[in-house]
Amino acid sequence: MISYVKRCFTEARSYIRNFCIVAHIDHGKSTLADRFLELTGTKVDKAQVLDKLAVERERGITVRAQTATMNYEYKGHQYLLNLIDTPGHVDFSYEVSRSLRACQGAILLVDATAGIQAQTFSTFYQAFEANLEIIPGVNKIDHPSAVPELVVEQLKTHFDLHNPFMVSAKTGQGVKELIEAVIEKVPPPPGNTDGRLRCFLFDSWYDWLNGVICAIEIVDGRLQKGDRIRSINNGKTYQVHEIGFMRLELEPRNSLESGQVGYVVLNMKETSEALIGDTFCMVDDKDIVPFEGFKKSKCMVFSGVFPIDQEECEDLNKALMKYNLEDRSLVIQKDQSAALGNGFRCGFLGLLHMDIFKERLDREHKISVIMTPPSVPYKAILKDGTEILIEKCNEMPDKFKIKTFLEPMVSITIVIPNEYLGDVMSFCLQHRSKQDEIVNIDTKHVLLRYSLPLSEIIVDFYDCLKSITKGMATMDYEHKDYREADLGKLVAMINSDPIDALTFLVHRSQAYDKAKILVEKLKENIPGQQFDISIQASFDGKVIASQKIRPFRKDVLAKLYGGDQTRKNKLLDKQKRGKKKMKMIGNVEVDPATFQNILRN
Ligand SMILES: Nc1nc2c(ncn2[C@@H]2O[C@H](COP(=O)(O)OP(=O)(O)OP(=O)(O)O)[C@@H](O)[C@H]2O)c(=O)[nH]1
Repeated sequence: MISYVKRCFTEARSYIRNFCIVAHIDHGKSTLADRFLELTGTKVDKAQVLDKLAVERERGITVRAQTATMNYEYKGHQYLLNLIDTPGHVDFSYEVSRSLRACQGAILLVDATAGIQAQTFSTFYQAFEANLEIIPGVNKIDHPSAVPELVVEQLKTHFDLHNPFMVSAKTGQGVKELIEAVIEKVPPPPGNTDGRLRCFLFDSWYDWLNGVICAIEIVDGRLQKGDRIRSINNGKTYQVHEIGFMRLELEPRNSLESGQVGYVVLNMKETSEALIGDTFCMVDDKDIVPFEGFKKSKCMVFSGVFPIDQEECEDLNKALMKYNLEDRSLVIQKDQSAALGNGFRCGFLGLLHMDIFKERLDREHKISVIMTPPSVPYKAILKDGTEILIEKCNEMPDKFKIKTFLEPMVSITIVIPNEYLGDVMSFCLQHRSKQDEIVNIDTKHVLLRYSLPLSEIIVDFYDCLKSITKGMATMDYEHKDYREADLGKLVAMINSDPIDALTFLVHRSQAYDKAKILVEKLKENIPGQQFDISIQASFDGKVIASQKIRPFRKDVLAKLYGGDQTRKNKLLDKQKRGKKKMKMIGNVEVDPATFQNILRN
């Protein structure tokens, strides 16, 4: 009996395929996923799906349209195809590697009008390192400017991938052949159906209706509704309230078994409990071996977030807490600044993560904030040998205690048309970079690889690169180790009083230029007062740039010739209210909006 059951389960697993689509941005990943959903009958009515997404968005639910289970009949057998969503960006690279762990195959999609781009390389290597069966696909072959033959050559030369599938995710051409290739080429998931339960958490999100939802793969054993399971990471036990497949809707079932991918709703209070990469086992199973490589993601970019109007601080707090429920990788701490008042210090996984945050905060929460320029986590080795992490340079130890600084490095990959090579190379040189590689992708495009400090790319590097290349450059980056750097503290001061919001750790070679720009901007933005104002910037305690603002008396009554006392009182009252918002720095009243102007550019 046991061997019969075992055979049935083993057979069931051989009809499962877990795969993902990886591609450079805009190369057609979502459109292809849509075609797969249509072809397999998972998505019946287009309008209905769009409606559903709109409603979901309104209710603030994270939309996870791309992780979906589909049924497909092929050569007389019903297959269960699990298309696993991968974030596809370096900021989420830890999450990507975890979600790739749930797949055995990947479709590498390349746009026939653009050819392979920076992110094609990084996603290829991620899939390759995860040991996935890689199926190449050339998309957009219907497009008038498609050059598929060129992409075929590029795939052969750079990735040793031959005979890619020619598809148009728009018209559906070649899509059936591609999905059947997934069945033919991707191996079924490994695992042991009658073994002890081991399930792997590869994604999670917050749904305002059901709370925390976990996307899981049952690697060994079987999990059913009502089971009590334990997280190996946090040791907490949970009851399975709901379990099922992720189609376009969540589709509850009684159980999931080895090889299957689906969702579970546990009694988790916060998304932070659902750690990607975690292993779950039955509650009383003591010596289960967890899946390896579990670690928390790290914040690589930090920024202070302050409400423009201090009265909105509580609203901002609420908005951030709500945001954090949906996005557990955002790290939030209360912060205070003499210049900007009460606010928060936020940690992000990277640049894209920070951009998404800014956009959503503005769009969904409608709170106007000042964000301080992004900074990176530096390290300092002290003279007594201890190593400390510096996430905020105001909290830096005394400079005499520091032996050396270390800064985080990245490796960037840039793909550009040949004609921009000279300009891009000199632009990169201005950013303390070292060229590691230069490769011709084909006769018209070149790939450049540089090592440089993360701090060099976090402000406007990509925007400048785009403008130098008239929008043609694509870029991707990968975090590397820390490297020793000659850094020091740059502090802007008004009448010798340091401004905490304008204090940065900078490289010695850039200190003079940055100091000069800073004092000039302060001069432009601070209104004259009735006394002399001295604006200075110091580096490592030595003043290296200064400006003066001449005295000036602002008389709010100047425009009133005699006349009505109530009108005069009104103006004086208004001035008083305005003054309340002002911050006193070095005896000078500064409106926080001034810092917004300075920090913005
Ligand atoms: N002509 C043509 N256009 C396509 C095809 N596939 C996708 N597109 C278009 O290309 C654009 C990007 O497609 P998406 O499917 O959003 O690309 P994506 O890779 O999911 O993009 P991101 O989610 O931003 O990474 C859209 O305007 C699509 O309509 C195709 O086969 N032919």
